[in-house]
Amino acid sequence: MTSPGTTTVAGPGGVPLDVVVLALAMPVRFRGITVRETALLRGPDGAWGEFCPFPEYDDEEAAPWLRCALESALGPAWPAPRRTSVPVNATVPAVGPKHAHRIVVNSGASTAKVKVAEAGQTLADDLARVEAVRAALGPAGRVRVDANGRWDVGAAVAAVAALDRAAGGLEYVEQPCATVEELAAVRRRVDVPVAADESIRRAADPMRVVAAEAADVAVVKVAPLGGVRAALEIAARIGLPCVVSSAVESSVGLAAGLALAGALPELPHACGLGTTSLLADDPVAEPFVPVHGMLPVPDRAPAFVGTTDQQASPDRVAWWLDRLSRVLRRVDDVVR
Ligand SMILES: O=C(O)CCC(=O)C1=CC=C[C@@H](O)[C@@H]1C(=O)O
Ligand SMILES: [Mg+2]
Repeated sequence: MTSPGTTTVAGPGGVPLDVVVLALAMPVRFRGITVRETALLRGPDGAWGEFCPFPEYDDEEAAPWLRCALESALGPAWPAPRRTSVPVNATVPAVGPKHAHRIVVNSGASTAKVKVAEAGQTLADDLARVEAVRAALGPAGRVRVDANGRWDVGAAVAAVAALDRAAGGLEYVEQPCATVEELAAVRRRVDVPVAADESIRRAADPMRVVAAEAADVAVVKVAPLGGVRAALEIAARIGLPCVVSSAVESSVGLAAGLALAGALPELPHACGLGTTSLLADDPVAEPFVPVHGMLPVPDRAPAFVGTTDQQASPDRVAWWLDRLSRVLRRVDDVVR
């Protein structure tokens, strides 16, 4: 199998960037998608970065994702890590209980994050999935759930109580409702800690979560927060315990998340970075597959070594190159 073709574009200050656009199959539907499209960028020194804002995001929202990719491909080097490896959670999509059980057992992790409130499913589906995950982890494991903002306050309060019982105790509930005000209202009414995800990564001002006392835990994702250095600064300003989670990148992009997890002063929770298992095929020689629930902290991204069957179709390559050139014009403040 041959390697997919790259296109060279002018990056910040005219620096040449080689770009390859991939469409990576996902064996199980996750956040509504079964194909993960992504653009991998290689800088002149041979370092790689990943630019993969979800297709529906506009150019403004995509800009920090490009800053993250350029930091990885062009530098400056990521901050020195404080640890050599980080614990990760198993990520359980909105699948049936048997499948959920299998995912957790195969992961080797002692923490699992379970998707709940999926469109077209019921609370009974969530309860069965969470019970199966607890059975797979045993009593010492940790179970967290992520509703991606799909409940209103009343539904969240009722669902969290029921899920907490089914799980025999939840570590936290991630983004139970869509808005910061709703998160704060839920937090006042439940004993389970509340984590903010979309309210940080998709917010104009991530500090509103703090001002509104809306969360106990901050989910920090390196790409939407603009790279390792930018995310470290935001995490310090937020001042809450952080969970570093992925955006379903290939291992090229996961490396930046691992660098962030490695550099945070405190890391009290397992990270949501064990997501290469969500991809059928990860285009690097040694994907970040957790061993006993742990991943190493790398000092740079692994090189792309994919094959032509991972390449996106010509119309999607053209779409991504067009998006990249527009978003590059927004981030010309990035310098080598
Ligand atoms: O946190 C994890 O275990 C894996 C990453 C993950 O769940 C997500 C990545 C990207 C988009 C998502 O809908 C989802 C999330 O909401 O946290
Ligand atoms: Mg989330």
